[in-house]
Amino acid sequence: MANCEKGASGSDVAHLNDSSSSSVAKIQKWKGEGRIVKHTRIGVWDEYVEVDPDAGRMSITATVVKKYEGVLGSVPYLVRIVKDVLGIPGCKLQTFLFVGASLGTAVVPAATLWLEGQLVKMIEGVIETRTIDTHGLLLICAGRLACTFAQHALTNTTTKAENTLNARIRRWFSQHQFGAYARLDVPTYGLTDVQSKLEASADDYFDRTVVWQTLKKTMGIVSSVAQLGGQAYVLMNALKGQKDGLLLVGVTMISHTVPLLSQFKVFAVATAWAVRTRNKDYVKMCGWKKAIRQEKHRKEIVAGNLVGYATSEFKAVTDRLGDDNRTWYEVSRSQDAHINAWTIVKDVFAHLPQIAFTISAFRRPANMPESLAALGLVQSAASSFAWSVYEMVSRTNGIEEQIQAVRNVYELADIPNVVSDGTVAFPENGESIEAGIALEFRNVSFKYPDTDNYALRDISFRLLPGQLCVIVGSNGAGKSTILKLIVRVYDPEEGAIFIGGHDIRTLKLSDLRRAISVLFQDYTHFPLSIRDNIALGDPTGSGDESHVRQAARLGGAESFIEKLSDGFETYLEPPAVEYCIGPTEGSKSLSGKPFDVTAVRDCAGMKTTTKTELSGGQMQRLAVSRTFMRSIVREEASEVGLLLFDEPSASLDPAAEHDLFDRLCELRGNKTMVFSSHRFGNLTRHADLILYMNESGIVESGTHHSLLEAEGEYARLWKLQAQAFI
Ligand SMILES: Nc1ncnc2c1ncn2[C@@H]1O[C@H](COP(=O)(O)OP(=O)(O)OP(=O)(O)O)[C@@H](O)[C@H]1O
Repeated sequence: MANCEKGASGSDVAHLNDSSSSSVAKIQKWKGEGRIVKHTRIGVWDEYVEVDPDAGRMSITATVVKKYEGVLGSVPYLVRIVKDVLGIPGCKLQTFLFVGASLGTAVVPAATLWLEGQLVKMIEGVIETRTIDTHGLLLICAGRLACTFAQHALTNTTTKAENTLNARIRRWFSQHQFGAYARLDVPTYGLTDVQSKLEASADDYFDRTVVWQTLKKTMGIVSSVAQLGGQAYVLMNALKGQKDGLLLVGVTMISHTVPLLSQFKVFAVATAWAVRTRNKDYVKMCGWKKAIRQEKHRKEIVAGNLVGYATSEFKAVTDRLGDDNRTWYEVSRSQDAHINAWTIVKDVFAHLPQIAFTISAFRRPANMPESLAALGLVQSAASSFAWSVYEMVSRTNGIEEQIQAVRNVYELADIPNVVSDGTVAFPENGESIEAGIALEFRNVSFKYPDTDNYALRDISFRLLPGQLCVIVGSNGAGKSTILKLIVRVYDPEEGAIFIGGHDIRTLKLSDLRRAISVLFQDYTHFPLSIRDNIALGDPTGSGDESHVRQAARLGGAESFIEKLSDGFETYLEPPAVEYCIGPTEGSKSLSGKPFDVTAVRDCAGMKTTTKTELSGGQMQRLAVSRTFMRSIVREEASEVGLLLFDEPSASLDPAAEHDLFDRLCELRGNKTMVFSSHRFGNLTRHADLILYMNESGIVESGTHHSLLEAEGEYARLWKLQAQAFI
């Protein structure tokens, strides 16, 4: 929407922050970069739809061609998918079975129709000759039975092949998708178009992969075409000789298919659209609804005595909203719910066959019995034919989006990362960096994506190999950002960072990150076991149990982990691998019958709560253990030359903090170390360089003594903290 607002002509722009609502739609237009976006206000909702510049000017054929141009452009992706699927072990035979059975299922209705045609001919013969061909009649009956059995057998084969194929494709696809997700860097992952690609390529509600859905949809279209072709051919042949037969067929088909097809906007070309609401009450109402449902807020709602306040706030906003409390879905549905002339035309179509039949019968009363038999055939055929047309159009209708989803699957693997890889190996010529790496920031400035303010402004400092640097300063001063730039989570906007004399943008990313061990402040605990979380610190040595234990010991986590019921195998937040079904837990009966989900859960050994909670300090000890795993535990840890710690002791008690610093200083050997911290004293006293930061810049720098002598801000804050302990 940013483009629209940039290109907006002043007079057309509504007061966008206006939270007033109106049920009357206001239409406004934005003209920017040659695009026209229609803005409609409906209730509290603002709808923005890109207007198709060719709308109303193109013929139906041109519209359909345009609609399917995108589909044709995606055919190479479809071919690639088919090739990939055929390359998955065990998929060739299943694909053959699936395609064969699907086509077979498509042809059976035509065979059934042919038999019905034969029956009509037989009735005509009986009317003319007054004799019954018993043998022929038996054959037709046997044929009908065979068709029914074949239909069941083929559907069964399709379902079985489908299940096997889906499972095999999922295994291959999930690996492909995992790799595509994993390779994205932080700024790229945050881009909205990447996010929507990720969303579109995810499995559907029924766990079906995009690849499988696309193949199934494509096969569905092919089957529908085969089914339609077969039925049309048989019907035409059967009724060719009939007086007014073709007229009856045509009219009946139209009467059945038109009402069904009118449900689709068959010729509509997809356009971009967006909907949002800026109504403050509506947004607040949604916020409260979410807060009251999410478990993480329960503690504060209860302890903060917020129940009464939350309820009255919610009542106040919903009362103020009144009827504007409608979701976008409801609003858009009520827009479509008007009766139009088309509804009347559809009803007229429904009566066409009877009218045609009556006219035909009046014109040739002698042929009335034949026409009756033909009408029966046509009526039954028409409804199955109409259904086939409906299926084909509905499948074709979504194919554009489906193939786009397939493109996403492949394109995800090719999206270039914002942080580009370098080419220079590090360290060069296999030099040892165990004795630390030199680090330099040269006039570095940086803004986070989509923000206007500098998080870092003109930062310069130099560290020699093996030195200890402590960054101190107020909240939001930019301390963590410095560490993020060193490992290239983001790249600076201006200036450059050098490691071992190399601009870090020229170094191979994997080499750079291997040489650095970092513990971020916003440590995230992965939804894996505690053991696996610590092992993540050193992926190459993760198989070694003794290393994990040693890291936990050094991080001060071993003793509390061992007290947990599952020890190192504890999942703090287990991924959803337990399911149970029945009436809501706690209720003991359903429709008069006894049911008890709690008893079933007990027997299954399921816990009553799913989470294991740790204290903030314990979580921090796990985080530190992970870092120890990487930088300290391995004997060949010479790969790491720079240790970065962002507030590693914020949640630790003083004794634990003291232990941690001692252990770190002892174990780091000669490695270069950068700490970000709010605490003065213990660590800053040993630092070779202290950077005191405020508002995105370095205000003072030097050693503890030189800064105290300078009597600046660092000295003032140090004395303030020291006084607290006097
Ligand atoms: N992912 C982000 N997106 C946008 N802005 C961010 C992001 N992370 C941090 N910022 C902003 O950048 C500035 C510097 O943040 P940074 O986290 O580096 O501060 P800090 O000194 O580490 O603070 P603290 O002591 O509170 O941890 C702040 O204004 C912050 O709001």
